[in-house]
Amino acid sequence: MPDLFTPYTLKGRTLRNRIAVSPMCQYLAVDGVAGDWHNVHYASLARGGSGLVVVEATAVSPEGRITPGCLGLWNDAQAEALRPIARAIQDAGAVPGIQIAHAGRKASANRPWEGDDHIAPDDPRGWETISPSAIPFGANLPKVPRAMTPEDITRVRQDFVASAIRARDAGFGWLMLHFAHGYLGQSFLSPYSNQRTDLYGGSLENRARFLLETLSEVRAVWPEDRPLSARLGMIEFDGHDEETLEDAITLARHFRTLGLDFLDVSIGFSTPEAKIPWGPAFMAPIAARVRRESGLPVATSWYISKPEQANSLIADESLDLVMLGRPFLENPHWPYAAARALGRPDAAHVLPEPYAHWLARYRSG
Ligand SMILES: NC(=O)C1=CN(Cc2ccccc2)CCC1
Repeated sequence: MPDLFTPYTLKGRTLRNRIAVSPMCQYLAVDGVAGDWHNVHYASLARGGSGLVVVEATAVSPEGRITPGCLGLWNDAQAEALRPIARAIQDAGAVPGIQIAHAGRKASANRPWEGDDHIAPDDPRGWETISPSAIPFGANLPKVPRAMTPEDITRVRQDFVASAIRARDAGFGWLMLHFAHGYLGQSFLSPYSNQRTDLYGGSLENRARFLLETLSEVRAVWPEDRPLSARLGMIEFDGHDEETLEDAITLARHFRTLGLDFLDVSIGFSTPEAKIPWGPAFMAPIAARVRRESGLPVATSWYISKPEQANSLIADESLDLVMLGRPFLENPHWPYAAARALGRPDAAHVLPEPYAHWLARYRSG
């Protein structure tokens, strides 16, 4: 029976434990280029002892950023700035991951602590947004996007491939495609945002086309010995959950045949009308069902923060990895605290030796 500190091997990578740092936007890049904040942030997280650290949503093109402060991987300078971050994560003993993304109709927004809304139309910091159809998200993101042409679709798919190549060459060992949270990939899948009448809209197969084509083309350039994962919004909590979930599981099976190695189960956030049932590990039973029915190893996030809770989700094989976000902002050494809480022998050695040596015999308080 696995537990939170059982190593995990997938393709040519072994994670020292089942704990992953979920990608969390920092919104502090300049022209998409990582800086000192990102260098310290990611190295500190990796030194906390997790098995996998996934770098935040990194845009595949300028208009694919959520905010002007988002990281990018559309040019070589951005890739070079990420190289030492991948190395620092690896040197700390974690596998360096990165999430590549396009924000679609949720792009051109202010930082969450600066309004969390679309940049005003007359504000030069903003830009034209694109989406499968000219349908706005609504609420705080009311900007009407331009409906993508077939040429746009091809260009954005190629942008994902180019960013995957840059991530590969920068030394990342785990890639996550962002197909969740109402961003572009999700927007193709959801009828809320995709009302196209061409080959990219209508049936599930058509609405999934962009995701399937992008996955296939990224798979062709992403090394076979490095895990290729996707974060997929598989439920909307909009009153149509069973149908949405069944379609999403069908898609997950298709992802698997196209070579996806791992699935991170999340929420669609395609409509502001959603009623999210926030609660302890509320997505875990859904992820466990996806794991059973798709045959893919899975992770999920959302309100997983207690060591016993996280450990039991691994032990009962609901999940293969737990993805933690805010618990790591609260305590970058969460894995060490979890090892102690779970009574692990030698808990201190979850941390690097300069810390572990002195903590091994330390009884705080
Ligand atoms: N890049 C992402 O996937 C983001 C996800 N978020 C999680 C979230 C979504 C909705 C409500 C709360 C938190 C916050 C902003 C960035």
